[in-house]
Amino acid sequence: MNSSLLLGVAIAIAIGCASILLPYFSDRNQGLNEGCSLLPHRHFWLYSKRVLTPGGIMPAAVEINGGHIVSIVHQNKAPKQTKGAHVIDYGNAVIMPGLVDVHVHLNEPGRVEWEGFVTGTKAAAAGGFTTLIDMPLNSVPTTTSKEAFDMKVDAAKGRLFVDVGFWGGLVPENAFNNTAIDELLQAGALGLKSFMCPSGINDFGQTNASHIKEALRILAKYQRPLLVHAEIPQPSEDEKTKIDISERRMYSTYLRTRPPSWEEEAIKILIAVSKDTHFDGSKDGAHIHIVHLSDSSVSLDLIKEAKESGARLSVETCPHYLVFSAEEISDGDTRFKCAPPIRDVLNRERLWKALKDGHIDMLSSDHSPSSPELKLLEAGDFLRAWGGISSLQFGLPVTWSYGQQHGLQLDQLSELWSQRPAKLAGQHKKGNIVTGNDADIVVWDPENDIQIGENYTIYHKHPITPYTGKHLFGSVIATFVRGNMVYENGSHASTACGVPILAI
Ligand SMILES: NC(=O)NC(NC(N)=O)C(=O)[O-]
Ligand SMILES: [Zn+2]
Ligand SMILES: [Zn+2]
Repeated sequence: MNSSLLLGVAIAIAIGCASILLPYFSDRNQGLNEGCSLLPHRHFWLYSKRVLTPGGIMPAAVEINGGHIVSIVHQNKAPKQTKGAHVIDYGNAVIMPGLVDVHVHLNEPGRVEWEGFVTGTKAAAAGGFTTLIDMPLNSVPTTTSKEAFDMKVDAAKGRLFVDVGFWGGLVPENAFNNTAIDELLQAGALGLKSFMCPSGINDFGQTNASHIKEALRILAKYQRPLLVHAEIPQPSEDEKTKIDISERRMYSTYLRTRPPSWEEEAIKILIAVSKDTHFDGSKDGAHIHIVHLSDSSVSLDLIKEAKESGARLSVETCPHYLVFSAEEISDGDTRFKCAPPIRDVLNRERLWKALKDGHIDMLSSDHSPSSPELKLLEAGDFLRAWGGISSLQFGLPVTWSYGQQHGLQLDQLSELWSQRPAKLAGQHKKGNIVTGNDADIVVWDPENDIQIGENYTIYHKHPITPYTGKHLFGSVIATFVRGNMVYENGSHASTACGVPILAI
């Protein structure tokens, strides 16, 4: 046989083999985007003895096809593996809706040396988060116009390991420009965010009641929320005197310069503004969401009262206010600096009670890292260090470990981390394990203990965090985003297939 004949025979055999194998592979991988998932299937079952559904925790098999949950079957044994259906039996691990974090500073474009879409969303996936909503500040430009919004969405494409939506920014420059706000919301911002005190970022100025009222008029029309950093600086003695470095290193100094009255004052104004937001006869009015509540005294009472009298308000708090207390923060340890500040033990315990009693609606990380230099760790200067705590990856084990000590149940935890945040962000196909929803799921072992330290891989850009050394319960086994296994036991999918979430 000459060589060209040999080649012809070889090609014919290869084509024959391919035509036999192709139907098998194409059926098995239908709709599968190579690299998006660590699992080579789009149709599969997840089984465990503890699946958290709206009906409670039960042994069940969750069927996933094409990125959606297509059935949930309550059964005591894992389904049989067949040729057509791949089954993963997770035994006694918990299968729960993926966590939704409505308050994350990913800082891209412009400040990727602080964090970025790739590192932030890898940390999220490793922590069981399937959706993040990014804050409009710390990126350059800040997300306060349609152009800046489009730039952010472009920068995110192909760099997300989980799905990410975006809040737009409300600042004095756009507050009275209805067209600009309209454009920002039409571009896909899920709502707006503003500060009532200096934000630490020059081109993200603070808003007052008039700016906020004006924005609420437009937000009511779109039925999207306004998120507010609720602190208003109050006159203090400190302004008149120069505080020297030895005092600036003391946590008590920082605490004194940012008392609960800052939160109280802002919350009073927000409640007053929220009283009449039924503009042009709109039925539902506007929704104000107070971010990172720290003060569990008067501020919380004001919120409770306003909600009871029908105000459309919601409020979040963050793990650091629930775990740490002012008493344990060493002087100079600026890893703990955030605004509003972490207050005393009594304040912390009241926050837990409010969380359990349903007066605080949800949890968020307020993951706001910076480059290590800006934390001024050597000088330990609390007044000049960057305010923001890095924590995104630890939210689940932290709130579960400390929540258990406070009698928080798994279903409550899921409401606080998944159902309510998804609703705030208008994501009705996320936050619940129900038929028809996106298959956004975390599989984790609540009994397994971990220690944030050397043997624990942190995926945030910088490992600096006050959680170092914490001994916690709860390890993430696998995270699925729209049916893609994006994380499993220390490995991420090779391709970033999370999508930017745009409001429609
Ligand atoms: N520019 C920020 O990221 N600020 C953040 N900083 C905190 N919380 O200390 C915030 O959300 O206010
Ligand atoms: Zn804030
Ligand atoms: Zn923040």
